[in-house]
Amino acid sequence: MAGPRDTAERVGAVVVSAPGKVLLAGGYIVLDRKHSGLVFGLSARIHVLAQEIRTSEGVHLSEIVVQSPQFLNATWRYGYHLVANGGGIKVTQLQSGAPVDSNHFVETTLNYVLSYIVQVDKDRSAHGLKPASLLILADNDYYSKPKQEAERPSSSSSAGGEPPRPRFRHFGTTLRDAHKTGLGSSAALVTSLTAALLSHYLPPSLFDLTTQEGKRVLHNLAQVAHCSAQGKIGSGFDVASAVYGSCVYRRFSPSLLARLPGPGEAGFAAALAALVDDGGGLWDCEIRKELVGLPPGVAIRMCDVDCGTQTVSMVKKVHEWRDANPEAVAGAYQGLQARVDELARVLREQRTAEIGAVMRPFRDMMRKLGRDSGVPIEPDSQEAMLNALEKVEGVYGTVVPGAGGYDAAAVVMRDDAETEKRVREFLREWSRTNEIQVRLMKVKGETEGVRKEDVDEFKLWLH
Ligand SMILES: Nc1ncnc2c1ncn2[C@@H]1O[C@H](COP(=O)(O)OP(=O)(O)OP(=O)(O)O)[C@@H](O)[C@H]1O
Ligand SMILES: C[C@@](O)(CCOP(=O)(O)O)CC(=O)O
Repeated sequence: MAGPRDTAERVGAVVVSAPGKVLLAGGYIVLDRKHSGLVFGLSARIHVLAQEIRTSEGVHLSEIVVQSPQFLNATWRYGYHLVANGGGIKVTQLQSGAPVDSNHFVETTLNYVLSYIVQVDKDRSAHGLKPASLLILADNDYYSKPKQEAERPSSSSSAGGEPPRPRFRHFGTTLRDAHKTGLGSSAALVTSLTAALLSHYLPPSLFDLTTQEGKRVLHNLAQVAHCSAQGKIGSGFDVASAVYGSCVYRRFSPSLLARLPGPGEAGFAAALAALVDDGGGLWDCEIRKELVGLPPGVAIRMCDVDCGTQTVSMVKKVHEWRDANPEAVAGAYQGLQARVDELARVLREQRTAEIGAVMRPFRDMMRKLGRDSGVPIEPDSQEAMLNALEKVEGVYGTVVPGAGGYDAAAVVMRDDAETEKRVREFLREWSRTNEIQVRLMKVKGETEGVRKEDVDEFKLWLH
């Protein structure tokens, strides 16, 4: 009798997961290659299960189906074809039945990754791509829970007869209406989808996720696809941490992507493969894992504030200010960089008692950057909350991570149940008196990047 592992092998199943991120320090400056940022991977991961679609004998299907079963209306079907003049593989969303929102990040990733696959695997391009099914499963912390469920126990702490919350819960909304918590869903998704497609379609001799070379190819390809989907606005720290986990990150030169034709344009597939495989050493990003550490017994935790923030327009405004004030910017950015380096040093050298003394002035500098550029990087409401939160016993330091704004806060705190309880109580009281919703998420800072998962754990989802 075939066991689950045999079944998995028969359908060519593979599961890959990639972590979310928190840019603890280095927002804005990390967009400039002169500077770097301190980014931690998170324990919340996005998993992608890739498997073959088996068709009845004689039935020919050219379809890739991507599903995100935690959301309503989230099945995307794509046809695909090889474009003339080396334009690579182009996918087209197929509509059958009720119209489905498009998924720009998924569609763009398919165009880039499938084009790369047929370019590097000559055997594959001769035989074409077999139909495949891809399932996206995101850990629950990526999205806010509907309000009435906010206090329900999770499966590990279920009590009093309540049904436990499933590992991958249904959010009861479409993806468009879901409330993201700012953990970097698109970068984790693009990275795990890219890794799952490469692992599913390519033989280990051409792609092996467990090797340094495999990670390098994945990183370059996921960066290109994510940048394209995002409109080339990010530094790429989120994709870097999705692949490599926690690191000090210096970005690649933006000019790297300037000459790459778009999907479907003449010469796209060859240019993409050359850029990703990078024989010429063009990728000048730096990913320094050895500079990151955490003292034992210290955790990085995230608070979700039920409020939206527009990162893109914030970056635009800071850049307008930067362009108009080059001297002031150089000084401010150098000051911020010194604090980023110091924070990384204090954490990796396990100098727990000094964490607060480094994070406080970093917050002050970010607030000043916000005031000078007219951007709410640490708005008054966040300032008041973080000042009070820092007084809770066991909290070492706080910060509005990444671009800042209203929607998230990071807490460096003692990693024990008593501190967690005090912080939760503080946030509950703060929410009540300030008429907002702030909660401590389960997610923690973690060092590990992309990884293959045991398919057996996902056998519920196998065809
Ligand atoms: N679970 C999912 N299933 C399918 N697509 C997803 C999922 N999560 C994210 N995406 C894709 O990523 C897009 C969100 O990307 P966007 O750049 O707006 O967010 P982000 O900045 O990465 O997220 P965050 O706010 O978590 O940092 C969605 O529109 C969708 O295309
Ligand atoms: C402002 C910026 O430096 C950080 C944005 O971080 P986040 O998406 O707010 O976590 C942009 C970037 O580096 O891509």
